[in-house]
Parts: sequence; C-alpha cells; structure tokens
Amino acid sequence: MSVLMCGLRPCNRVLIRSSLMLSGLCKNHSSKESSHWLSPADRDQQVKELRTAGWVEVKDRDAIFKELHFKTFNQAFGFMSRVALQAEKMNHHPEWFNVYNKVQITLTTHDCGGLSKRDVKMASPSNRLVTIICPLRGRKRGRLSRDQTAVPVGQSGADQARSDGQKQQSAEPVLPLVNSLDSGPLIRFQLHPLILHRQQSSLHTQTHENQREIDSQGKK
Ligand SMILES: C[C@H](O)[C@H](O)[C@H]1CNC2=NC(N)=NC(=O)C2=N1
Repeated sequence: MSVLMCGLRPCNRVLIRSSLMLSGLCKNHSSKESSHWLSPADRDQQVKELRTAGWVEVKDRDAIFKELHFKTFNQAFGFMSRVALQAEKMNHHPEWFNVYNKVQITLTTHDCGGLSKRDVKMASPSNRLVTIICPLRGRKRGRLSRDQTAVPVGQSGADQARSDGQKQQSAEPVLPLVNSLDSGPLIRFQLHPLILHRQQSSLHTQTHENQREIDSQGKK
C-alpha cells in the first residue's frame, strides 16, 4: 500500500486508497474505521489548519509530524505519559521518538492507510490533553496545576522572556498536542499551593535530618 502511495499528492493517495478498498486489495475495514476517513476536501482543509499550528506533512507518507521541545526530560516524559493515556483511551497511538527534552510525534492511521479524523482529533489545538481535577481556590476547577513549561522550538531567550511576561497574566493551564516548530504558545503551569507546601515541608525535614547526620558524624 505505502509503495503505491509514496510520492503522490495527498488527494491522489486518498483516491488510490479508496479504489484499493473497493477492489478489496486492502484489509477489510469495518464501517467504523472507514467512518474515520477524511474526504480529499476535508483532508486539505484540516491539514491547512494543522499547518498553522506547526504540523508538517511527512514526505512519501500520508501522515503529519510535529516536534516539541521541553525544558527538561521529566517534562517531556510527563507529556508523553499523558498522551499515552489519551492514546489508549482513543485507541489511537502516535509514532513517536524522544531524546532528552525533545519529543517527535508522527500521526497516521494504519487501519485507514493514512491520515484520518482520529489523527486530526489528536493533533487539533483544541485537544485538551490533561486536566487534573483538583480543588484550586479561586480558579476554574479541573485545571491542571503543575510547574510545566513547553518552550516553542526556535524561540530566542529575549522572545521567550517577552512571551514569559505576556504569558504570566494569561497562562492557560492547558497543554495541547501541538507546539514547537513555529512560535507556538508558551505554556506555564503553577504548582498548587497545597503541593508546594508539602514539598517545602518535606524538604525542610530532610535538611534537618541531614544536619543532624553531619553533627553526629562530627562528634565521632
Ligand atoms: C486493532 C486496533 O484498533 C488498531 O490496531 C488501532 C490501534 N491504534 C492505532 N493507532 C494508530 N495511530 N493507527 C491505527 O491505525 C491504530 N489502530
């Protein structure tokens, strides 16, 4: 299938795919899978919108690609954990690669032989990946509270400082599945005061214990 499709314009691929389906050359697709198909017009429209969010079409594959850069490996992996949970829920799994703070994501639908509505849904800027229900005083319930920042690729330090300032007031605690290649939104989450307090008190206790250890070593 992919041999037939490589190097063809997306709409031709869709036509090829549909005719292969009709000819029975593709594996049987339930009506459910075929319901995920995108018409050539829909596909063009959706891909155009995703392009503005920084997704790019993969050469010689009917798929879309995005690269995300995070400040730390933990943040990158935390993002991947959340996407993994959603992928299981949607039964739609990304092809991805992670090295340290970078995550590269490719979306396509093997069952449909190319891009489908599921890929668009997963890549859509409106995709609310993670909302942790926690009783945040004075803020909308169900918002994520975590010190998490995804920094768009290619944003200079000065730009970042500027957007940091701009974003301070309107940081929306949502981590969409799109970001990075362009000057995407800088997203920052604040720790919930309760979590912050817990972290500080446990740090306090630890420091005391370390000091006691040092003192007792000193007396020997
Ligand atoms: C049998 C099961 O529904 C299929 O293998 C699902 C699982 N997850 C999937 N994920 C992706 N990205 N594409 C698929 O075609 C797909 N198919």
